[in-house]
Amino acid sequence: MLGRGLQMTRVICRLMSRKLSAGLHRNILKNMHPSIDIWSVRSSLKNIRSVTMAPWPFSSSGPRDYSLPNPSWRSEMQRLYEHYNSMCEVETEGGEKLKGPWIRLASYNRALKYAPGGQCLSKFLQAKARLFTRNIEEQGAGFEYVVFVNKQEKTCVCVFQAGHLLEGPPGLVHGGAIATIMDSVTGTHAAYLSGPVMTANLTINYRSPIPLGSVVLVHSSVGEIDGRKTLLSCQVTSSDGSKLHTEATGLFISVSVGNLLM
Ligand SMILES: CCCCCCCCCCCCCCCC(=O)SCCNC(=O)CCNC(=O)[C@H](O)C(C)(C)COP(=O)(O)OP(=O)(O)OC[C@H]1O[C@@H](n2cnc3c(N)ncnc32)[C@H](O)[C@@H]1OP(=O)(O)O
Repeated sequence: MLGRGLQMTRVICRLMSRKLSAGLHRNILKNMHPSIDIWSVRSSLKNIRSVTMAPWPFSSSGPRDYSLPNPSWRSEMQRLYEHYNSMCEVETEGGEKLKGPWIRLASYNRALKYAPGGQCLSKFLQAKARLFTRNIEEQGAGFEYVVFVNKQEKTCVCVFQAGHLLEGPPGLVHGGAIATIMDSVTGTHAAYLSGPVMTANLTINYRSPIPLGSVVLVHSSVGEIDGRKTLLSCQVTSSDGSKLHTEATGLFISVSVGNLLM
């Protein structure tokens, strides 16, 4: 039994560190998962510093991609979504890439489930866990957002609509909710650029309040990438860019896959 557990550990580590087809993951994991020793999986994963995978490892084949339009989106949110989406890369049937340079990042309420090799892990690693920003079921009540990255300029923009459950001062968005969306956008951008990362530092200046229910833009751009350190700057502006609401810098440190699963 112990031998089989160790064997499983090695299999999962290999799956997490390579890009394999989802079908293969499912077959291997379905057949072997009763013998998984999660502690040995964790300790083995801790040693994997870099993961070879596509820049964004998530396909749009999950049950619900939360970054797609829903009826709660205001017309301004929809308009900005369509604006960036119209500049997104599309692949023709012949494999030719047209338009660009933007890419919309799919977003799920449990990223681990859709990461390569993560489907089985997500069932027994805190199975009830959900992404903080995607755990409010009522559409429009919490964080409604979609993230686009620009491959050429290495910038990122998020269209964000702040729902009524994010109130801080009356009628205004809570500072913690603003920090959350900035951390999420810069964290997603850093992960896109550098693979698995953790936020080491997020320094925020709140310049003008954000009215609850409004649609704003969260911009992220690269300050510096130096070894394990990815430094990004971030601004939240009104949807027409004329008003600065919040600005921040974020330092993200590349970590092993095991750190992310602890
Ligand atoms: C492919 C990917 C898929 C991803 C799919 C994601 C999909 C879904 C997206 C959702 C996006 C949500 C994004 C939320 C992101 C969080 O909220 S992360 C949670 C909050 N953050 C934490 O809990 C982190 C807690 N801290 C730690 O774990 C550790 O301190 C860290 C950050 C990992 C660093 O520890 P360490 O690995 O031991 O590194 P360490 O050797 O101490 O430092 C390395 C270097 O960084 C510097 N450093 C470290 N900390 C600091 C600091 N605070 N200030 C300045 N410098 C620092 C050190 O000085 C050192 O510099 P050098 O000497 O090399 O020049």
